[in-house]
Amino acid sequence: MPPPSATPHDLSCLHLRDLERIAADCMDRQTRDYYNEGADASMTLAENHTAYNKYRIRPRVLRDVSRVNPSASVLDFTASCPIGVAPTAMQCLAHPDGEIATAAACKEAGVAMGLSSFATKSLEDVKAAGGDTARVLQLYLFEEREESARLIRRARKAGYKAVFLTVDTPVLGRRNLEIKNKFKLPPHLRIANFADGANGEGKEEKSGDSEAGYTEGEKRVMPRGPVTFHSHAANPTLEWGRDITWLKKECGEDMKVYVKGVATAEDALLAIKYGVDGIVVSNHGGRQLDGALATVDALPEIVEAVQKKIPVHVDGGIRHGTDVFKALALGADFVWIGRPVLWGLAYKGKEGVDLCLRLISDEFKLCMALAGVTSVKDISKDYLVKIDRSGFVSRL
Ligand SMILES: Cc1cc2nc3c(=O)[nH]c(=O)nc-3n(C[C@H](O)[C@H](O)[C@H](O)COP(=O)(O)O)c2cc1C
Ligand SMILES: CCCCC(=O)C(=O)O
Repeated sequence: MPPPSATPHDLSCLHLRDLERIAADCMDRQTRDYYNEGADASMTLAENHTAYNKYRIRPRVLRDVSRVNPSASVLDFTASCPIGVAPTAMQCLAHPDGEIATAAACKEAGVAMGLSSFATKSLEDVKAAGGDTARVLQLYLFEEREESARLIRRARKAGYKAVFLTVDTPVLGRRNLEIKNKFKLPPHLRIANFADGANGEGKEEKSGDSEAGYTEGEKRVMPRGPVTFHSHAANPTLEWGRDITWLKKECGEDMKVYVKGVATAEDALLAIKYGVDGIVVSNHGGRQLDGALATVDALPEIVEAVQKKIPVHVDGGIRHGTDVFKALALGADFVWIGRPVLWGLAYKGKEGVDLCLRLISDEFKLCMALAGVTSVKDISKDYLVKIDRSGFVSRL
């Protein structure tokens, strides 16, 4: 691994905030608002970012950093860095190549990818484009269990190595701009893993029928395509014992089961109790419960409770290489980024995702070198301090 470079390649886009600004002009309003907004007043969305500011790095010096190794192991895969692409729905809204472009960029960069249940490309095609890096299928466990079972069987067959069961969505959060814009999936796009029997087993739904039993607030995010399962995402009946047991059985030996959306030590302990293989500390990018704790603030109690028994990942608001370093120093094993990849896609398709991944991974490598760390496993809380509102600095 050559020494990290401080010079990015695309001078119009030097960091992810540039990418956000540039991408905003590449999307129609409906798409931009759907991707970028948070729930309600977007307090948690904002705090996911700002919470990182209360940590500062304690760099160590005079340690040969001519060779820095940012690689990290995730789900039995050696990734080029401890940063993966979080599952985000409907990527073809950003670019016609959608999830295929994301997967191809991940493959080139050696970066792990999570695919949303609500992808606009089939999980088989994404696997073909992403190869070993396409490891995770994100799952919403539908009330209609056979629907989920079919998806799991396909993912196993295609070679996915884990399912991330999203657990922060018992009901859908209120996203006001979606309501205002009357968000819907344009007619030329499909939720690919369900539409038109893409799995050979799919079934048609009359628009409207699938909404029975949902409140107005839940129905509103439902793309009104001829076939859609969007509203099934919110399943209020899920519970630890019955559902995790069922899921583990369906996944068998081939696929690990992670729960995505854990935010407390209590639930982390329940995850261990029910035999879950890993946790993603997440609040859905601030799109579900507004007022929930920023993920980096929830992380320490979860790391403490888990005691390294299972991997702890985190996502939400990670926009800088230094954020990645801070999350790992606080005990996360791996981090995921959501929206920046969508911005990259909107900007230039695969090339934009290449750029996004390069920007944040280069920043992370640079941060490691400047902090005096040459291996990801050595990043620890010794490298961080916490700074409170009055400027008081404390060791962790
Ligand atoms: C537009 C959009 C769509 C998303 N779709 C899904 C999804 O289908 N399933 C899921 O579990 N999480 C979904 N998420 C949440 C992400 O997986 C991730 O938790 C979040 O984006 C991380 O925060 P960040 O965007 O600040 O990096 C979505 C997020 C966004 C922004
Ligand atoms: C339940 C909605 C599916 C997509 C998603 O998770 C999101 O928009 O955040």
